[in-house]
Amino acid sequence: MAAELSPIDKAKFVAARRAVDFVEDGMRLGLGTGSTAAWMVRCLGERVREEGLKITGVPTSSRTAELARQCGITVLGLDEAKWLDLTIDGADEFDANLNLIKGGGGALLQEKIVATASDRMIVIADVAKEVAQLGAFPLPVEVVPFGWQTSKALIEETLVGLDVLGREASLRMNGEAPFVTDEGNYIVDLHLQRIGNARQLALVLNQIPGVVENGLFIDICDVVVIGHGDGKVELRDINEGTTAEERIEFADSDNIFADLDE
Ligand SMILES: O=C(CO)[C@H](O)[C@H](O)COP(=O)(O)O
Repeated sequence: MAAELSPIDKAKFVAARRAVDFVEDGMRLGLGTGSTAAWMVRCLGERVREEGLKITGVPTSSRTAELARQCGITVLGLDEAKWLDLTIDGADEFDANLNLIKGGGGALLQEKIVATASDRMIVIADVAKEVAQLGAFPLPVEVVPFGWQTSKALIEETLVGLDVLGREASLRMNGEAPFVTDEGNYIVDLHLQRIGNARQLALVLNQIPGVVENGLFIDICDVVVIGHGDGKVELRDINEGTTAEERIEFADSDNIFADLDE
């Protein structure tokens, strides 16, 4: 029997399921990280198994690489794949211009490199991720471990002159130790509450010595697929200026849900 999903997981699933319809035979795909992206990888695996879809995936984290292999997806590194047709990834927040905060799962560096190396980026998100203004979700900034306290102090100093509401910065922890990214770096989370000028902030943060990348994705996302708990999906295309609404039936996905019973 299929496991019963919570409304939020249904919302994530329907967004992922709809986004996978954009994938065509022969595509090179960037595979995002997080719980919504994990649904997308499972849905892709289903198409690989059932339709014989031929794709190669460039994962944005070791977690996604492992799941993709389990789902029967051929995995490549970005340097082997070089340029990608499409990246599908989750987000922590998106605004009306489809600018994003990402990195809640700590994979923002690979995610930004992979998305930027793609002709197109589709974000999949439950409806709760939509915001009028970015910043309620803490903004992740990846820093090198060497001198991280200096980098954090410089970040805090830089924030004083910028249009943000909060200025607290905290080192992301994994139990007693700092959280370490796949690239061996640390994450400093910025509790800004409201970001007045996300474009400026993204540029300024990356000028600070020790900062590798920040979780603001500006002008990178082309389409957002927004999932709702009742099966409704909204598709917003920033280039076409279009919005569409559809409905996804859960009954099609029994064998994906079956994984959750184990
Ligand atoms: O940016 C990310 C990981 O670095 C994720 O895409 C983001 O945190 C959303 O995660 P979820 O789909 O689990 O809500």
